[in-house]
Amino acid sequence: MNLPAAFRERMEQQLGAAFPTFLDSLQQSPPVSLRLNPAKWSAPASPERVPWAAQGFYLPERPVFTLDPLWHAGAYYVQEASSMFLEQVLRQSVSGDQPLKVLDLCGAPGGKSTHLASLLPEGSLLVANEVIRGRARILAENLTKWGGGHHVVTQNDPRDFQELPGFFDVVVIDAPCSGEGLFRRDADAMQEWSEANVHLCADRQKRILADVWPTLRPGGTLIYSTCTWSPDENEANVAWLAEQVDLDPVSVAIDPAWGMEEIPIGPFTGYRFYPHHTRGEGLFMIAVRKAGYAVRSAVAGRSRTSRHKKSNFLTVGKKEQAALSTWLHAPEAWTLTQEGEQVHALPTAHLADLERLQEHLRWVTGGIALAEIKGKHLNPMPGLALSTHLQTNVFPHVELDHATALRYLHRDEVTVPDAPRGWVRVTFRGVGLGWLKNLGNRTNNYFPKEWRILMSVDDPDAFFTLPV
Ligand SMILES: C[S@@+](CC[C@H](N)C(=O)[O-])C[C@H]1O[C@@H](n2cnc3c(N)ncnc32)[C@H](O)[C@@H]1O
Repeated sequence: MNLPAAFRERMEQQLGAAFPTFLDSLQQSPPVSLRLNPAKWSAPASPERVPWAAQGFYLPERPVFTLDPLWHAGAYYVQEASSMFLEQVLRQSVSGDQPLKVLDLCGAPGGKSTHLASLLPEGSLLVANEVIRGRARILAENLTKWGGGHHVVTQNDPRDFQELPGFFDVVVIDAPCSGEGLFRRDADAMQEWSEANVHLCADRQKRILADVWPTLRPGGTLIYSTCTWSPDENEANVAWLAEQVDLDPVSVAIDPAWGMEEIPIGPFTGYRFYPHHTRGEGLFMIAVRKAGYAVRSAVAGRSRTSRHKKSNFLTVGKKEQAALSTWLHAPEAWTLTQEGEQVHALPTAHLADLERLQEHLRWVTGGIALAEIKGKHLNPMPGLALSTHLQTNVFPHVELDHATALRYLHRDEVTVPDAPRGWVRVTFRGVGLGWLKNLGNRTNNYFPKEWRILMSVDDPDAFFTLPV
């Protein structure tokens, strides 16, 4: 591996005698890991667990995940193992099971957002943000497939969150960085590396931290991470933040066998992952607390619900409301709102918060994408087929075999001889994939064009799926 000279020099200094072992580890192929979606799949994905994440598993080799319908169904997320350390940091830095309002600021493609969606206490609200438009759409797709509904996807610059002072209990910043920790996986990250770029990244990270700081409530937790080893982007930024604002330390208990390194930064502790010590890629993560105390914002948000203020959300007509609410298994928990032809179900407990978010932020999607109103017809939207809140017995379903499921995901026409006419939910191993409409002599495939499989789905030897 042709490492940039300045990087090599710095790492040699940073690691001392361990440098040759580090170099060796960069020659090895990166471990393959995934995280199950416990709301959709419970059987272990392999005998080898990621020790710091309850749903994390290592696979012996990298399969073609695209050829597993369960991957499209959001039954799991392919995620680098070190990143799953978020679970320890979150669990150990927020106490109890009170609902939280959480911002995942740099969210795409959705590894941490989908993880947060699984980890947050019931009744929490997740705002998954991504500044780049195309990437925000991918984030929305991945959260839709994950199947929850207590989230909003926004596409905003970090400074836009200043309009929401003290709003969040937890802010996660998985910052754009020089990507040193990904060198063995991603040749481009190595090509693009330069000392100048490290400084550029460090400056940008400071800007992001400063811009987003006001939206964290006093007493709230900031989780900051990068996938780089450069101290300028990690410990130096934490030290810099501690000079600007009042921070309290948060410590995370780790098992020494996991192999991450504890880095003291004044009174704070960061956690660094090196590939020669942990089974994962390079990562830095730290939690700190905003000094001070404020009423938990989740509670404050609810008490701000005004009985006098008219909602900004357009609610659906009575007839549609009556029909559509039967599609969800706890309809009382959701408020159905309409924008154009589309109906979304938003968590009622967070309506006041969601109105504030809608006033100040650019929404990509929010809640459960439920239906489209086409004249007299109510057409279920793709998100509903993937939602864990769907009242499944409202629609007939057909279970597809592996080859047919892949053809469905390829957007080919599939035949379903025994299915009733009309909307049919297709499943693979019991997990929802999408809709088709059975017209009797043929079917229409309603899997979204932009999500379809582009590669050939004709080679059964390449098929992959999780064990039962
Ligand atoms: C490390 S990636 C996030 C990965 C994501 N958290 C996950 O776990 O899947 C950093 C993200 O920050 C976004 N980004 C780039 N510049 C940014 C900026 N100036 N402010 C905020 N986010 C930015 C990138 O588009 C990228 O999606």
